[in-house]
Amino acid sequence: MVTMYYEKDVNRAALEGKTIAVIGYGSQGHSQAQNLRDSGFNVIIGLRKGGSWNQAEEDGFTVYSVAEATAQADVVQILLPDELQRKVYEEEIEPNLKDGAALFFSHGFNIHYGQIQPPANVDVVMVAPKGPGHLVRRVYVEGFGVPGLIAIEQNATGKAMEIGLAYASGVGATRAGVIETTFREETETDLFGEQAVLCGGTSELVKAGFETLVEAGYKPEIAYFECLHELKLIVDLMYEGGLDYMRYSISDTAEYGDYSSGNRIINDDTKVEMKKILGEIQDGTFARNFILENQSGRAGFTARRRLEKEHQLETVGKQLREMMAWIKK
Ligand SMILES: NC(=O)C1=CN([C@@H]2O[C@H](COP(=O)(O)OP(=O)(O)OC[C@H]3O[C@@H](n4cnc5c(N)ncnc54)[C@H](OP(=O)(O)O)[C@@H]3O)[C@@H](O)[C@H]2O)C=CC1
Ligand SMILES: CC[C@](O)(C(C)=O)C(=O)O
Ligand SMILES: [Mg+2]
Ligand SMILES: [Mg+2]
Repeated sequence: MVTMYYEKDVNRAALEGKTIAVIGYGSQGHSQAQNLRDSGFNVIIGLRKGGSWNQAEEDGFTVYSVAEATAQADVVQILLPDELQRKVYEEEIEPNLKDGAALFFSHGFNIHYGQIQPPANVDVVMVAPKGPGHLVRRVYVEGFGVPGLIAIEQNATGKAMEIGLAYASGVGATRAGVIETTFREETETDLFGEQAVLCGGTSELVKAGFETLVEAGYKPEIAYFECLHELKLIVDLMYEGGLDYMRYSISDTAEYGDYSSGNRIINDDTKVEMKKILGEIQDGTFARNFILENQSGRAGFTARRRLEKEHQLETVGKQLREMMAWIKK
């Protein structure tokens, strides 16, 4: 049985009186920093000048360079884009790490694929919220939490788990449940999930459905509502009660169609491809490609990003969402 941690397992004292430097103030950085502060912990931010530095100050944080923040911190949480972590770590974090400090991550990419090799005198811990940063904040403010994962790679102080659980409580994760894992398991499952199901798989499914309807002459606005907007409402039901509750709420017609057509779309061939994708994550092919793409200036990535933004699904959706004031960014 998996080990799950909740509020009752947390010793807040492990972090009390300590300084947590959150490095980066983007999606995860702003949410984890604000949640930790609202949970009563002492948080400073490490950044470069410009960009989100001003936002962090506007939000009431004291902001330092990455080097200065690291030098002051007992816990250093690296919430920079994965592709930039190695350079910033080597130039600004490692030379300034206090003896016995704890180095935190929210994704295991750089440790698992050997991009960052921390010294032996620090704890190396992962607390990974299983949700997008903006929801990590929103759900916390509502009084709940996004579930999380915890992993200990290095336990130099003997207190890595205690500190990690106090941190997980600070971001709200122990309200929902925190599962103990390893850097390897988190990295490989997270990459697989975002590529095959949550981001890659879902985006392509939505676009293919939208294109099929529009190419057959149906109105793009109806195709948008059918294939993208309503997806959230269906996923909300799955989130609340699994596939069974979703199927309880939809009509019998929809449920019959779910069984008769779903596995014509996602079939054995899809699973063969999923297994290939998982293999490329496990053997390091994906990581190598991602690192090389970044080292060579991201031409392919940038071109694809532009094309995706120009898709009719996106332009129609933008217009429709302007009429739905309750849908906030
Ligand atoms: N996004 C998510 O919801 C999730 C992310 N994660 C993990 O969390 C980590 C952070 O990801 P995410 O929040 O998406 O990252 P973001 O892309 O949102 O982080 C951007 C932040 O990093 C700062 N930054 C970039 N370069 C530098 C630099 N050279 N020096 C100092 N600061 C810099 C940016 O500052 P500036 O404004 O100056 O550019 C900005 O504050 C990753 O490991 C990711 O895998 C894990 C779970 C979910
Ligand atoms: C699903 C994408 C994610 O893994 C996340 C929000 O959990 C990420 O890397 O952003
Ligand atoms: Mg994830
Ligand atoms: Mg991820």
